[in-house]
Amino acid sequence: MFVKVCGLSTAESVREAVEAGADAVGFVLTASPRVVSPSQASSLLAAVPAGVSPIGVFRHEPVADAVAIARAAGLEWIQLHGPRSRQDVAMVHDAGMKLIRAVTMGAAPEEFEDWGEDLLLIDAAVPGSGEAWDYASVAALPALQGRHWLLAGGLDPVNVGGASRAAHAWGVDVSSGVEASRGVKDLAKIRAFVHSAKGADAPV
Ligand SMILES: O=C(O)c1ccccc1N[C@@H]1O[C@H](COP(=O)(O)O)[C@@H](O)[C@H]1O
Repeated sequence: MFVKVCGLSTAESVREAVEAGADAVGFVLTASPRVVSPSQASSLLAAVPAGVSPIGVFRHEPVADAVAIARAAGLEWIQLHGPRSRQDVAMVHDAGMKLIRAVTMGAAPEEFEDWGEDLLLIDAAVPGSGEAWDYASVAALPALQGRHWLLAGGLDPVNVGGASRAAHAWGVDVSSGVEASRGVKDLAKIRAFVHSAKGADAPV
């Protein structure tokens, strides 16, 4: 199970996610209680070892702006929420970056198709809201079969195993569910989440 922990803003929280076994860490570079500046994100990269992917998260920014901000922060991966096009995917790749394309669980069927992104992410209606949804509703979508895609929205250390199994997800992403209060990460919850998610692959 691929695990991304998002909305990290301190070196301690990055280290906790990495030591727990996270595969990716997310830095929010758009309006959010978890926002960090490009220079803060750049500083946090010192706590990210090779083999863990640091990802810059954006919502409504045009692709060119997201690419420029991520580049300024020293990031090679960006995660784009909001309405996007196949041309946007090509622009990210033309810029030499990798892309997580986020769609909401109620998106039109064509948005779940493979547009060439490196990973698809399926999220609740409002990203970063902590809102759970019917994870099983996407399990049988033909466009997802055999794909590498991440489940997000309302996940936490307790529900991540059942949610990922219900959705047949390849990986998971979390922010609110590992916080003590909005925007403030809880180190014990980060560790518990990563361990629960990784354990969700094991036979029961
Ligand atoms: O976390 C945010 O504040 C955020 C803001 C704008 C776009 C994406 C954001 N985070 C993404 O939202 C989900 C996590 O949701 P939840 O809080 O766990 O329910 C995940 O994909 C984050 O990368």
